[in-house]
Amino acid sequence: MSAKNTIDERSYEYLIRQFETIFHSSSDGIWVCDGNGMVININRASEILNGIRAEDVIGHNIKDLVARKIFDHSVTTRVMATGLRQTVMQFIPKTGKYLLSTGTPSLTEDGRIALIVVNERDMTELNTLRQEFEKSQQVREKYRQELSDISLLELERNDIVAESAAMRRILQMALKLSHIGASNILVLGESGTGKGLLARLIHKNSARNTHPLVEINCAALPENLLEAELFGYQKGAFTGADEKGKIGLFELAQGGTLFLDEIGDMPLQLQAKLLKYLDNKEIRRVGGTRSIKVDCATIAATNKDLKTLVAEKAFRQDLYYRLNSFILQLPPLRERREDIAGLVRFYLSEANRTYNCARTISPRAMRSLQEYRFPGNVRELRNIIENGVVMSNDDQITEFILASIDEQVPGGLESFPRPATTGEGLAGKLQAYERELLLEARRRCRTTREAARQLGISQPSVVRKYKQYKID
Ligand SMILES: Nc1ncnc2c1ncn2[C@@H]1O[C@H](COP(=O)(O)OP(=O)(O)OP(=O)(O)O)[C@@H](O)[C@H]1O
Repeated sequence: MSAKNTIDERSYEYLIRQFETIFHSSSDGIWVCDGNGMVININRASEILNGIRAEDVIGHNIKDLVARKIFDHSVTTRVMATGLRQTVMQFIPKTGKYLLSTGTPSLTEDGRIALIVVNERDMTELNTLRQEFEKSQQVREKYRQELSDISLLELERNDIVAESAAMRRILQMALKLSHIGASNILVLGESGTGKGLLARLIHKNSARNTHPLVEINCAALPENLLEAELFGYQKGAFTGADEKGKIGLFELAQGGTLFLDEIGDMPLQLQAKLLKYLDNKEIRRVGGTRSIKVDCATIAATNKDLKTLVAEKAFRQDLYYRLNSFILQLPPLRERREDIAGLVRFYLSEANRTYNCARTISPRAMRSLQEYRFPGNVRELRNIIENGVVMSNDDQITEFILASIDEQVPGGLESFPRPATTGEGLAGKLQAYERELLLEARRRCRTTREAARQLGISQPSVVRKYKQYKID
């Protein structure tokens, strides 16, 4: 053997090795077929993408593989039919993947197809994203139609996040009440659910918005001071009173809206005065003898159960009936978890802007927040995010969030607050409690094994129960 031959063989072997390395290291799938569609070779990525082994397809015609339903249709047959480069989207039933396949012909000098090289790119993730995007577009469109009178822009302008159907329904009702000029609205909901925010939205969208919105917290002042604040007083009405007397909040709200927060804490005697105002639209200042006509809308709010207060004689029944003609009931955040992600994004970007930071949150922390009970509702969420931005030292506020959620549940699972359920009887309540415990375990533990250890049940039971309660 001559020296030249040895070099040629070596470089040939070297070239083959180079080709094989490139061929198999590609993360795209590659098929090589002859001009009749006979498979000559496929690379490793293609084996994975299609869920097949090379030896099962090499030497077979592509048409047989379509008949065997390995893919729904073939780009190779299109190239054979047209003699031109073709691109198709394929679905692979075995792996559930979507592949973008491009077939390129290699032609002989006389124009016949010698080889067809097919390149397959995995588009599954992109496809899923597209489907999710389309789905969310549909939901958005549905809401848009449903809420023809709620402008999304209006919500954004008011810094209100409402992605859940429940919240959007409430906002729709609130705006309707604004537009019809309802003069007497009751807003119910746990602390921090947004009762004040809703009151401001109602006022802003009503015909009264050129007049003031006056707010008072009925739980914040002792009875006599509250009375003087609300109704005002004549000069010399009581010791220490201002010499000139003082105009009350009712009069200040003339033409506008008076927001009576924590109405459930209003003392009984003042409830009687409020009822009188609602009946004849007149007030009398403390120490005054003359009635003053006042025209303002009232929005009362409370986190208390007024019916129970009525039963306990702590709230006047006639006032309760007078107030409850238009009720807006804000659900707690844990019952509209679809709002959590939007609220987190909203308050994260607000805090980043305020504190000139660029903090982010990991999907894990977001998931934990979505499963957390939020006893303090949106106010608590806002505080957690804002503190996270201020207190974290790195770009991610994940650790801070996980730690602060943990702190809210001292003593761990044992002391986890019992859920307020409306489930039927004991069985329903037990199930709701079990679900809460599982959600908590899911949030705290990285694996189902760890959750099983924590809950004291087997790992298959954890998996079964997650499935049963639809815990992702
Ligand atoms: N849907 C929402 N979108 C954006 N922010 C919200 C939303 N709901 C509430 N918030 C914010 O949460 C915080 C608490 O809301 P708000 O004071 O209105 O609650 P509340 O029910 O009146 O509470 P409380 O009963 O303690 O007075 C506020 O900072 C408010 O802006």
